[in-house]
Amino acid sequence: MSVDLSLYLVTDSTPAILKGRDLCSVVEQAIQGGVTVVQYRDKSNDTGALVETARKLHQVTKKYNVPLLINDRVDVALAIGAEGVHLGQDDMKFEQAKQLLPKDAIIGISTSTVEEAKKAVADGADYLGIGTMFATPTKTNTKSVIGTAGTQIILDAIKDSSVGTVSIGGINHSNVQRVIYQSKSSQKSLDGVAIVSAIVAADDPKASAQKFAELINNAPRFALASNPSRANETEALISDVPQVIRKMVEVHPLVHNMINFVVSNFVANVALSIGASPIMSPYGDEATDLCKFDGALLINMGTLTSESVSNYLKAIKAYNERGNPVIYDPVGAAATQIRRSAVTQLMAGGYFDLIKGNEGEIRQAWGSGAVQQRGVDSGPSTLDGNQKATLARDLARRERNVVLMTGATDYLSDGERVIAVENGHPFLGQVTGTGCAIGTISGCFLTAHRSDRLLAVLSGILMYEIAAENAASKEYVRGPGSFVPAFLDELYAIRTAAAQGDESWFVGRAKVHEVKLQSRTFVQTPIPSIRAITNNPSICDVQEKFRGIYEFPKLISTTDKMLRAANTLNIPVYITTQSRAKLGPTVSELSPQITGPNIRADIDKTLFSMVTPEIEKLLPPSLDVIIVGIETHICVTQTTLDLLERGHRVYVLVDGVSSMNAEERGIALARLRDAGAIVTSSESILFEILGDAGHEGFKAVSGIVKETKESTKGALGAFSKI
Ligand SMILES: Nc1ncnc2c1ncn2[C@@H]1O[C@H](COP(=O)(O)OP(=O)(O)OP(=O)(O)O)[C@@H](O)[C@H]1O
Ligand SMILES: Cc1ncsc1CCO
Repeated sequence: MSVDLSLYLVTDSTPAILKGRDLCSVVEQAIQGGVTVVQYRDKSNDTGALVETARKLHQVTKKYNVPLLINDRVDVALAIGAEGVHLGQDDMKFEQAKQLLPKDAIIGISTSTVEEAKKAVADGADYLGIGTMFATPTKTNTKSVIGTAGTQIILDAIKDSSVGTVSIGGINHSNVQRVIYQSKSSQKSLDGVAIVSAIVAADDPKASAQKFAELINNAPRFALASNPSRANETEALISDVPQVIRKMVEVHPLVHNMINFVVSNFVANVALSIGASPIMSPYGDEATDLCKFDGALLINMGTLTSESVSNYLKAIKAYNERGNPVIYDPVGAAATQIRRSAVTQLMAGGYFDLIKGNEGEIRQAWGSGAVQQRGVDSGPSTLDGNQKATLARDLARRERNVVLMTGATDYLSDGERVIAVENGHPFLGQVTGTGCAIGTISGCFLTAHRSDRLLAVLSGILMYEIAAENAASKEYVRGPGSFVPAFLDELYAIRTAAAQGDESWFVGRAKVHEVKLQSRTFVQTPIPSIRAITNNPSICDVQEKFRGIYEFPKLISTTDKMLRAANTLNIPVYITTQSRAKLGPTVSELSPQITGPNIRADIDKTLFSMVTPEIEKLLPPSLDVIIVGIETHICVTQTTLDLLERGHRVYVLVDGVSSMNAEERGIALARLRDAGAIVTSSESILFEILGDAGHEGFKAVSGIVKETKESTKGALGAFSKI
């Protein structure tokens, strides 16, 4: 049965979402607003009540000729004659459901990996619910968040099938167009989006659905025009550059810079020299006014602070909504865990017309095969020219935007064309901010010339790098110090010439060529997920005096299990106690597990963080650290933040941390997740460490897991609702 999946409503009967309203009336309003299919999802176990609500809902959906699907419960679907079911990976198997349901029943399957998608297609599913698109605060047990990049890979893997596809997870009015736009693979697009709270919890579900319908039926304002490569692409581009520069000077664009404080002044002067109007504003809320001037926004995360990301996201949203250019310069992206996490959050949080960075930064934006950066510099290159060009092209293709990788040769791509620029001067590499200024300049050119964004950015780079060559050739320029003022003068000279229609400065100067690449990709991006753990549980202050802590025995059982597994796998363990004399030693239940050769430290401290000077000395660089212990919002929080700050990856176990007041846990865990920690469960992490059933420790660890099955269940029951 073919079904219009375009606006797929998933119901939610939880009081916080439904807010006392009648589900049937909310669904009816949503259908009136444009919902095309409804899935009744209700996790309560009371079959009688489920059947009754489903029957009422069916009366509503039938009135509008909209199919009703039942989540998980084939029996309920059968009982009321619903049009179909939606099955998760842990629900009834497809074949069984197929046997039980009428022939033309619709069956949809949740998938989050290529394997699951391919299997569902082979089984004969009518549609796939692909997700999770974005993490949502209410869902802590979501399977891996795959984003638009992961969705694109799944769509690509099933491109030969006519199976329907809907994306699910955290989709709302402000991201829906981008989800559809950026998930599109070369040959398959999403057929729809599944929406839960953005409709069910809306004050006016009909208006919300109407707005979704309108957004879904229109391309986002920032959609990139297609400009396929011409036979004489390089010459064609070069011949257009002078008039694009002239246009930029005439437009006198405003460029809103959320930029690092190191380069702010230099970059503002560069923008003024080329004839643009810069404003530096790190305050996200200001963007709602500033974006009305229809200039560009630059996000340069060079001096990131704990408030930066939320400010950036506000500004990106404002500019995206108007379709004004947004440029992302992920400065130092690969230097620390906090920056890596910011890259993930920002790329999931908005659309960038241009991502520009040096090699290390662009590799981090790509996500796989990223290398550690020592600071904001790229460090020694590990890619040859072809690999750089391929990476720029593939990132642009995946994000459906333009990518510029700077260096002695710059590579610029819009996913179809790849242009290498050899202009510039080594002095540029000796002055801080010369890369950052390219972000600002690109913003000016993207504002002035929207129809071919690659040409716009190319025009900016050529103006900039030829000015650098001119400046460096002055006899009074002896090094980076005297270079800077000469460079500003030369930018100004080109701007003056361009305004007068004088192109003589440009004739024969562009050192540009098109790079022709095979269709082979840089590295197949894995669907984002955390990499295998190499190391190191930390046991934070599990002491006698804390016995009054919320669900203390359950915390002990998780800690015990993790310690046993760590002993078996010979994983180093760090233990601390807080003011031992006052609060007592680590509890006696754990004594058998805290004497093995893998115990690296067992120290007493007064600092709330476990990262005391003694422990810090023992920690190798780039650890994967797993944390269990007490109290979530104090010592666990401070330890996690300290470790993240030092570039370690941190896993906090939901079923292994607690506080005196249960409510503190949720607040602390949400904060730690925001800060870049991975919040997960003990069982999940243990299997991630193993990675493979062929792992030599598999038998022993799965034995421990089996033995502790009941206590794991108990701990999850108490702790998983955060
Ligand atoms: N050796 C070089 N020869 C020619 N041009 C260069 C050279 N090194 C850098 N450039 C130019 O300098 C500009 C900045 O590039 P770079 O890769 O140094 O940026 P960056 O590392 O982001 O800089 P920053 O963070 O200091 O702003 C680019 O236009 C690039 O082409
Ligand atoms: C040196 C430095 N540190 C943070 S940003 C910056 C400028 C180069 O981007």
